[in-house]
Amino acid sequence: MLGIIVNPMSGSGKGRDTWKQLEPTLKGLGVDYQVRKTSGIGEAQKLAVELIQKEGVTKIIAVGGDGTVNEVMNGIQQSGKPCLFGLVAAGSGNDYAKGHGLAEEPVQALTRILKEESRKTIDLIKINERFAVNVVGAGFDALVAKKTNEASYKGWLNKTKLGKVAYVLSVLSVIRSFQPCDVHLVVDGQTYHVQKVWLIAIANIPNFGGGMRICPDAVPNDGVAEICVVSNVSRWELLFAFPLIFSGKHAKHPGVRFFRGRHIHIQSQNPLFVQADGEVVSHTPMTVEMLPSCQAVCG
Ligand SMILES: Nc1ncnc2c1ncn2[C@@H]1O[C@H](COP(=O)(O)OP(=O)(O)OP(=O)(O)O)[C@@H](O)[C@H]1O
Repeated sequence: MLGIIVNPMSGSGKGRDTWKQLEPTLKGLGVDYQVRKTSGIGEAQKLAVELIQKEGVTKIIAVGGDGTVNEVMNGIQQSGKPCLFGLVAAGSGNDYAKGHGLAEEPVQALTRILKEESRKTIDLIKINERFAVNVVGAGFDALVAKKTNEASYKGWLNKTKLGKVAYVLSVLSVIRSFQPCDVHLVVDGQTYHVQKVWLIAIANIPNFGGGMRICPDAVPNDGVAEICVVSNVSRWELLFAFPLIFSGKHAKHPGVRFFRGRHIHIQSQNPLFVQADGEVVSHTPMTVEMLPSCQAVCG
């Protein structure tokens, strides 16, 4: 049985509009499915558990953005049963869709999931008894995520299809006020002391923040995270180097270092906000662990 979870408010209403496009296609194809719509935070996770445990669903299609992907994947893991995941992207950033090369056109994305194309088993990032799917970040990026989620401009920029601009506006604002601090980073037992850290991103896919290629070599099914540390750069340097992140060329900047590993611990001079898949979830000190090959996906 196929389950569908729609976040009608993702992408400031794009989820609702996307579902209007998909429903006639599914009916036309005679597909047997159960659909549920979310009404607020945490509900996609609860609905995923219910669909799997009570309705015997073995494949779930999420219609929404990265927050919905995160909740549905957490629900699948919580259910304790195997369930294939597919996404029809309808958010503002859509990093999961970009990172996995999903079709942008909704009916095409749906068709690929129904045919179970590009099926693979991906790793997840465990943080505080929850799972992140894309990227966990501490510092500057977490503050940017917080600011964007709270900003009044996110809604109207999404409506005018300028969702990415909301993130850039938050970056410009946070660059002015963020205070870099010294960090102890432990990767698979090896300790690094890094001074004046702006951010540490732990990635399962290359992109976050709506297409910024922070960890260009991250692979979702290799069992390890790619870790990007930005440190020891001035505000001005960061501002001028910032556009390089959209192509991944920031990787060659002297203030950017990369690590790879499974167990990562971060301790900082001052507490830094921590984001997982674009939502602020905690602050440092924090520990994350890569869980290899634990979620089947397609599309
Ligand atoms: N009916 C609803 N009304 C308001 N908020 C909802 C509703 N259903 C779910 N939500 C919340 O909407 C939030 C945002 O969803 P989601 O991340 O999927 O979209 P987005 O933020 O537009 O996209 P992206 O994360 O890709 O930028 C989630 O935190 C979820 O809990």
